Amino acid sequence: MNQKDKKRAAAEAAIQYVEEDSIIGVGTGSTTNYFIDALAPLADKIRGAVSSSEASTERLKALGIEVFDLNQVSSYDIYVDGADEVNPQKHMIKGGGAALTREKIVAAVAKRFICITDDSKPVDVMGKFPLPVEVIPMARSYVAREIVKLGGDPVYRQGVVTDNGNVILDVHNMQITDPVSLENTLNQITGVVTNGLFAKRGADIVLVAGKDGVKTIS
Ligand SMILES: O=C(CO)[C@H](O)[C@H](O)COP(=O)(O)O
Repeated sequence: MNQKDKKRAAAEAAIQYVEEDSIIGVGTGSTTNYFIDALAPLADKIRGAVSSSEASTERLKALGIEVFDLNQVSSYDIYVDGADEVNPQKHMIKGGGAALTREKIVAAVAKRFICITDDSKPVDVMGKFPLPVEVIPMARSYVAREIVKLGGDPVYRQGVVTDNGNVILDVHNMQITDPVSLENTLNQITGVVTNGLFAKRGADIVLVAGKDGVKTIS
């Protein structure tokens, strides 16, 4: 089983949490794309989706799934999304696809976060994957200097503009031993929109696909 097959297996396993007539919070990325594809046969049975990116919105609409503005919806049961790293506490690093802010917002409204991953994503301590931070463009250099003071090594993701019109700094060389504290600290830097640590609000269920099938961590 290659990595693509594992991503597809994790995504398809998340379909068991989709209920008829419900609204689904939908993340962004290649694993989530498999989830959206797996929603196709249910397109007529669900009420619709709330999406975390223009890319996912387009893919959902192509299947005939209605995409609601988040301001029209007060709550929904599940948010399904991938991750770049996930630790044993079900904290995650997200934002490899630059959609972290909308992902965090759409996840915040959901009752349960279902994280779908292949077996390359679980780690004991997060930080090997560079931590994405979404920044207001004019604050980029200031925020980078503040991150250096915290011991990180920020790299500007050249050529990437988020769906919100902002830029991304990828922070290398951080051993994230206290994800909740670092999430808070980074968000306090003026000019930071949000960071890719999902620790204050981690996953509720992690579906990890490996060569022996899909493991559920809850
Ligand atoms: O956070 C994300 C996008 O901003 C993705 O969920 C994360 O990067 C994982 O992506 P993939 O499923 O392609 O491995």
